[in-house]
Amino acid sequence: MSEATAPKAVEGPLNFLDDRLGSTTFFNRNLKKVFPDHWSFMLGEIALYSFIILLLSGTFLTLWFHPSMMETHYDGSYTKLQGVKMSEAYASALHISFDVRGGLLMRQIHHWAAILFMASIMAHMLRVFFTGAYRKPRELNWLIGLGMFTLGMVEGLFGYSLPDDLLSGTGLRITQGVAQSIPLVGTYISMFLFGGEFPEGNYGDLIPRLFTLHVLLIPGIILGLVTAHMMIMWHQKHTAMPTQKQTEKQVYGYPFYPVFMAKTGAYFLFTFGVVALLGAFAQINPIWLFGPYDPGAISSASQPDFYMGILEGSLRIMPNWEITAAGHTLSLNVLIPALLPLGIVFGGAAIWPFLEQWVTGDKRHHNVNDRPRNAPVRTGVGMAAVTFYGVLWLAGANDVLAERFHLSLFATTWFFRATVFIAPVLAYIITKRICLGLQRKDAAIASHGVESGIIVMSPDGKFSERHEPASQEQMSVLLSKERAKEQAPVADANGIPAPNSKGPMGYVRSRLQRAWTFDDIPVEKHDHGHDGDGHDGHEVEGRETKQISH
Ligand code: HEM
Ligand code: HEM
Repeated sequence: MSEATAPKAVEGPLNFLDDRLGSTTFFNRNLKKVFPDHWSFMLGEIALYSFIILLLSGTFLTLWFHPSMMETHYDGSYTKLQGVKMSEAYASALHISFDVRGGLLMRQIHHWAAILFMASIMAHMLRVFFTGAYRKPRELNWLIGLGMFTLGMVEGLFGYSLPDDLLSGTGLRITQGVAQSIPLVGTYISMFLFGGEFPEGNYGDLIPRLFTLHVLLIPGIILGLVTAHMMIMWHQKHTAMPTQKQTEKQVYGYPFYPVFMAKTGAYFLFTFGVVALLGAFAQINPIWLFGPYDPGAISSASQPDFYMGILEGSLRIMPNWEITAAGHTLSLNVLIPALLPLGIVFGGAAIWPFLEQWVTGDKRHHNVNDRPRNAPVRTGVGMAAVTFYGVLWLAGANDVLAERFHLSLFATTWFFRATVFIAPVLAYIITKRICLGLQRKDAAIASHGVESGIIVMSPDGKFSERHEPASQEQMSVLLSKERAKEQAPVADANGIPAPNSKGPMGYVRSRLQRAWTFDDIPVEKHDHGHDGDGHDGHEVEGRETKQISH
């Protein structure tokens, strides 16, 4: 076992700090923090690193970007737009692209980092969901995560609105429509954000306001939340994937220093390298192609960044419903698509950990993750949500799809209107079946062993395949399903249901509870050989960490 001690080079500064702050205990404890070794824990790190890249590249952009709606005539080196009347904001974004050394690279790095940030957040969230890592005690981090996700979307929207080109204006036009459709407060929100009528009118404060929100307020809040997210994670420790050694009370993995520190440092550089390569070679948001925003121009096939696609899609397939009562118009055609899909996905995600706890009655602390197949209802619901999101996202490109596949635009709209309801249900059913199929396979391996590929002939001439017992590690992963069920407090030994199973809500709860465990296929140990769960019967008091050195 390796001891995590400070290297010679940092001993001096550490001693200096220790003399003043008494920090040795702090460093000793935290340098030894154990990190799990599963690849999927890297997804959160990609989010963290792309956020750092956003902060750095964004700061570079602020040096030249002019958040001003004052009109000017472009006179930079992009000849096609020379003499064109535009805002100073747009002219400065063009200046960054063509006349500042490394400017275009930085703009593209910033934009690619934003894409990677949102994509990694989504992948990270799915990892956390499908493994059940949000369960007690990590519900708080789940909620903080959702907050950062929402803010990331708004931050991106405001970011790509800043250059004030044709695409920016198209997005802002929609943003204003959505803001105004909100009952009671809509006109105020629109006024605070836009400062006046948009697009015709006095909305000169818009870009300066978006700028303040984009470079100061929102990144500040995200930074605060990321810090809280990391501190909570550090305090609670990571969850772990079920392995032979892993128990609910011990975490196995590599120590922070030196193994994880080296790995994560390299990982930051790797993430930065990928974003820099994308920024250098893959064009993104070529604002010079479209010219300044012109409300009269038809900007067909314009799409927002991918993380806003769900809103775009739901707007496109929504029927034209409006209610006018007492002199007020309620624009359901904008309000529903703006609020409902995100409400379903984010609201659903926010209550899910608590709903699951209520249904299953499982209030235990969970440090070992579930394999997705072992929680078929959760995995099914997750896939239904992913499908719902994906269909709306695709609907945001219905014009492009219609053009590429030579279909009528109306046909694509109707197709998505039907699919958004049908596909999630199908996704749930298919996913649940696949999970149960995989459980059956696990149960077969656990009781009969693994196919060895060796065919044996019996004395009476019959051929059969010999099955070898599964390895200890594999058996332990398979049996993690049954281990997870231990102590599940659904009903007491006499079958008396848990206290909140009475009344109408109790009825709903017990039906949901039955659905949760329905069809469950027990995985039993095979009859010949070791038990394979790797537990020697020693329980470790408290939640200690354990390091394994290699
Ligand atoms: C989560 C964090 C952030 C996200 C998702 C984000 C996203 C974006 C996006 C998508 C753009 C449009 C880029 C383009 O023109 O193609 C943008 C522009 C910009 N961002 Fe950010 N950004 C973030 C943080 C920051 C920070 C912290 C700063 C400054 C300290 C910043 C400063 C800027 C500036 C000045 C522009 C306008 C420059 C231009 O578009 O050429 N951003 N941002
Ligand atoms: C700015 C965005 C985010 C950053 C930088 C971030 C970063 C991280 C990191 C580095 C970890 C530890 C490693 C890992 O488990 O991958 C983590 C854990 C966690 N994150 Fe995030 N995250 C973000 C967004 C989210 C979102 C959107 C959610 C869920 C809605 C979420 C929920 C969690 C939970 C529950 C854990 C603990 C998981 C465990 O211990 O297995 N995070 N986060």
